[in-house]
Amino acid sequence: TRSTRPQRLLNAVRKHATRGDPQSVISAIDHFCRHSEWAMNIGDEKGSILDSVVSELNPEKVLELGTYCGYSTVRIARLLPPGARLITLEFNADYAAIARQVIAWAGLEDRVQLVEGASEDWIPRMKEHFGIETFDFVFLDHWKDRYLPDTKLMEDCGLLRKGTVLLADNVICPGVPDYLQYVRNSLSYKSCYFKSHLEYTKAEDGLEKSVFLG
Ligand SMILES: Cc1ccc(Cc2cc(O)c(O)c(C(=O)NC/C=C/[C@H]3O[C@@H](n4cnc5c(N)ncnc54)[C@H](O)[C@@H]3O)c2)cc1
Ligand SMILES: [Mg+2]
Repeated sequence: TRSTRPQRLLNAVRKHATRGDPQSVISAIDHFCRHSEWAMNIGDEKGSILDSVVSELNPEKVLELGTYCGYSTVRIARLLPPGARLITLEFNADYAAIARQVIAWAGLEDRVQLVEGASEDWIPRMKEHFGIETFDFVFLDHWKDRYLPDTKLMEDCGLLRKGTVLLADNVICPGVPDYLQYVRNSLSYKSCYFKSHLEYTKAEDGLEKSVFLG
């Protein structure tokens, strides 16, 4: 059977990246997406903004919604101090299998817990199943119609604390209007927009950074 795009992306990582070198994994995926096949990774331009938010925050407990092939998982985990933990949720078994191998190639499996399942099922179980009190940083990059319900679910489950930072990809393209309206108008968030471009294209896109005020 024909290979899938995620499998071809993984092959490019194995061919061009050095085991244990996260930056080479990131570069190999960006090269593959620019020169071979576009894929919906956050990419290098928005990825640099993600890097700066993570580096400034130095989070201990991180949640990522939507692993896909693990590109942003590697970008975030490579910046975390040892002992910090990143839980990433992915409900597509094929994507999860590829992401596990990308994360392992980068040598970051000790910091990352990839959980196969739906965000709506696992967010309510974070405390009892993973011993998580609250998250310091949440990266949203899954189906766009899930950003708002999952944010409200995280609030209701007490997973956000004063100062927790939410960073949302694709707030312009594909766009998440209901989520934007909520975080920009709610008194519980301080929100700001980082203008950028849709990965590997000239189309406008951006990231929304929202601090939970408790
Ligand atoms: C019009 C248009 C179309 C596409 C684009 C291009 C474009 C650019 C981008 O950066 C994008 O992030 C996207 C995009 O659609 N991303 C959706 C990403 C989903 C991944 O997350 C997984 N997942 C989805 N819901 C859940 C869930 N509840 N629990 C657990 N995992 C979930 C899926 O299994 C996938 O692994 C698209 C731009 C414009
Ligand atoms: Mg995205």
